[in-house]
Amino acid sequence: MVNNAGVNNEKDWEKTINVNLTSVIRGTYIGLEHMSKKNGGQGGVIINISSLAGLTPAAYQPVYSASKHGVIGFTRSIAALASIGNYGVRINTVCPAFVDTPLLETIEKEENMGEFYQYKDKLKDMMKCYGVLDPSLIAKGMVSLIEDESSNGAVMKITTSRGIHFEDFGAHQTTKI
Ligand SMILES: NC(=O)C1=CN([C@@H]2O[C@H](COP(=O)(O)OP(=O)(O)OC[C@H]3O[C@@H](n4cnc5c(N)ncnc54)[C@H](O)[C@@H]3O)[C@@H](O)[C@H]2O)C=CC1
Ligand SMILES: CCCCCC(=O)/C=C/[C@H]1[C@H](O)CC(=O)[C@@H]1CCCCCCC(=O)O
Repeated sequence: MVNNAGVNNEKDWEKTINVNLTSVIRGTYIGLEHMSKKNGGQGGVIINISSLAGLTPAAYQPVYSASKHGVIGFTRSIAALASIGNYGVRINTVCPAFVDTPLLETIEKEENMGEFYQYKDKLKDMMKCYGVLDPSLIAKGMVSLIEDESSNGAVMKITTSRGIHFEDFGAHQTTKI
């Protein structure tokens, strides 16, 4: 199961929280209800789509960034629970940098950016500087997460400079009992 739907809307920021975070939480709980071996399910993999903006401050997209930080915190937490509870379900996060999809067009719209519309050129400059990923690389990262049976609570990052790699949380990698 992939919880992928997302919006970039700083003007209607409550919608951004609802779609990007609340729906991911709801989707994950519904998925676990059906997939968890504790409920008679067959197990499986859930991938929640965050963003590099979920790991870094995003000055011109504060609520988008907050929603994506939330996705990472929720996913890592519920992944720890799934492991402790032997659900047989692995739950991971993918954090792409800029990807060539229609979402990027929202950066140029006042109806999406609200008061941060004035900074649209700075965001466009960042895209020029960091580059824009082809969606196929995100698909490749997701397939590898599905196939790697050891991955649970992983936070995959995908950038033009480093390709597919993982965030290392060091001492905070797992829940301590
Ligand atoms: N394009 C980018 O640069 C990046 C995108 N992401 C994330 O990737 C995910 C996919 O986005 P993209 O394909 O880039 O954008 P997109 O705008 O092309 O696709 C977003 C999808 O979400 C769906 N959606 C939005 N609101 C919905 C709702 N209320 N109910 C059901 N579906 C809804 C849309 O119909 C659309 O199919 C999102 O979570 C986004 O935040 C993460 C990092 C970078
Ligand atoms: C329409 C929203 C798309 C958001 C895509 C995204 O994740 C952008 C994140 C940037 C945010 O606006 C502020 C940042 O610093 C984020 C990172 C930009 C990419 C860094 C790539 C670094 C590298 O290639 O090593």
